[in-house]
Amino acid sequence: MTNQTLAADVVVVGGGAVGENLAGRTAAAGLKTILVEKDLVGGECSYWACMPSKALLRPGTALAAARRVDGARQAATGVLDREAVLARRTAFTSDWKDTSQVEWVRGAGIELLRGTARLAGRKQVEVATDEGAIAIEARHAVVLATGSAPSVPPVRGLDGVPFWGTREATAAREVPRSLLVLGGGVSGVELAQAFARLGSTVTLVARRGLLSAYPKPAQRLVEAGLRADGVDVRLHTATESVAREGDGVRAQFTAANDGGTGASAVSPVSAERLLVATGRRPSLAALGLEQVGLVPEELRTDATGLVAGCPGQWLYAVGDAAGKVLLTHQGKYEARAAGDAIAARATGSLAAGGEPEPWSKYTATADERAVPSVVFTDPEVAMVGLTLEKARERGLDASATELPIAVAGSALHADGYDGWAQLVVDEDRKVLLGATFAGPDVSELLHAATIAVVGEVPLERLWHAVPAYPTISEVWLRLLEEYGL
Ligand SMILES: Cc1cc2nc3c(=O)[nH]c(=O)nc-3n(C[C@H](O)[C@H](O)[C@H](O)COP(=O)(O)OP(=O)(O)OC[C@H]3O[C@@H](n4cnc5c(N)ncnc54)[C@H](O)[C@@H]3O)c2cc1C
Ligand SMILES: NC(=O)c1ccc[n+]([C@@H]2O[C@H](COP(=O)([O-])OP(=O)(O)OC[C@H]3O[C@@H](n4cnc5c(N)ncnc54)[C@H](O)[C@@H]3O)[C@@H](O)[C@H]2O)c1
Repeated sequence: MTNQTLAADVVVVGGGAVGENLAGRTAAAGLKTILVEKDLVGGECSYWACMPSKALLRPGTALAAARRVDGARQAATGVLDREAVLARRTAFTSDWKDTSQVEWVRGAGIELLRGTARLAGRKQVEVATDEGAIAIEARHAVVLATGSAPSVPPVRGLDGVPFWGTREATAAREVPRSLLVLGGGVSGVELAQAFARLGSTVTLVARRGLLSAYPKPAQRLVEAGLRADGVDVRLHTATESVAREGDGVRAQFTAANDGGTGASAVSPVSAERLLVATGRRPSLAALGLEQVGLVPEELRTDATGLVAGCPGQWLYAVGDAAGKVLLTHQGKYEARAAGDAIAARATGSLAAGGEPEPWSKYTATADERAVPSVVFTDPEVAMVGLTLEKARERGLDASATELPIAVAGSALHADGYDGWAQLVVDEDRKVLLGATFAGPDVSELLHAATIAVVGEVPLERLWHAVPAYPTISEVWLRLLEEYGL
């Protein structure tokens, strides 16, 4: 057993997408960067989240798209090839091997250390490796990029039954005959649809509605899509208890206080598999934060990722660990800002005290008002910025303009195209605060909205961004006309 001591400019704890990005940024700036990872380099997104879940969904979406177009429908008569879908998913996870990501890390000039890290004091990190403990002294910064862990709800009996989390669902080697999904968030709806389309009998139970962060019409379209795939969607339903039944589980429900969906919603459900997808929390326990006077549950960061209440400007948190936005692309954006801020502070080109200007390269300003997100169900939901409710909560004079998506482009795209779009406008400044699109294949419409929100493009100038004919984007023109331009 060795007891080595290493020195580095920057130590990044956690080699998920976010930690990798940050380390890439600081290494490129010439800072000696050590990346510590206890599991697979690439983290949740590559192996158990974004990539495999989208790989499980995409074949079903492609088949359904063909079936919505007369002429193609007649050719698309079969069912999904489960083995091929699972094999393609496995290929996207590189069969849960991180060789190529390790190559990228090394090629980027980052030093990789496999082990479990914790803070041992100011700028001190201790790593438990297979070869023994290694102490690292960080000259400039320690970055927590440790991701998040699933929250397990307090359901009676849950500790006594085997159940899947999102990791087990996305890594499934077989499609269960039946699946009970607890949780009506993004993971719940995406995985419910993926498995329903692969042939499972799926029940989805949500204690409130589905996708509560998104506007109601978008929620309703996703609910209809799930029901059309045969998913038994039970809203406003509380899970009372679960128990083992043969090789599977049996669950009992009660109507939630905010209005149940009738007696059928609370009838018990037996299923071969139970998937618990009820949210995630930052992974900050057992990191030794107490060693530096911090309370994990109260960790706060500024726009550069710097942890508040930690004197000396050396501790940062980014991505899911920072708990602001639990999305890969936004975490990587935080990593770019924090990585650049660390490098600039190390050379003195960024002042040690105070926060840089909003929208500078050192601040993740978009976290506050321009986060794009996509729910990859069929229909999809794509949203950026503030909903009308959120805008008003912030005291903004906001209005909403909304329409069904019914333009030449959507009619050509799919027979009976059913979609909905909304723009949220700041009435004081006449700029977009947010946009939501719901419908088949709307995700690629989102970046235009993100640019308009981030760029604070005046509506009267947006009027001159003419959507090509005939595309689904024509809905932009309809929305601006409906707004009154
Ligand atoms: C089912 C599902 C689907 C999703 N789909 C999408 C999607 O389509 N698009 C999207 O943008 N987001 C999606 N997300 C969210 C996305 O997965 C996360 O936001 C993203 O993975 C966060 O990246 P991260 O690097 O912050 O954390 P992680 O990817 O969790 O990486 C953290 C890393 O830190 C390591 N680690 C933790 N503690 C230590 C320690 N003490 N020492 C050493 N290493 C440590 C872990 O092993 C891990 O590798 C999805 C999430 C789920 C659950
Ligand atoms: N397409 C994507 O970008 C994508 C896909 C999946 C996940 N993610 C991200 O990963 C994170 C985790 O996803 P998630 O779906 O697990 O979390 P979530 O926070 O989106 O949804 C969790 C759901 O579980 C419900 N819930 C919580 N406690 C419950 C209980 N005791 N009983 C019943 N329901 C309960 C909540 O009301 C909520 O609807 C999210 O931040 C999400 O944005 C993103």
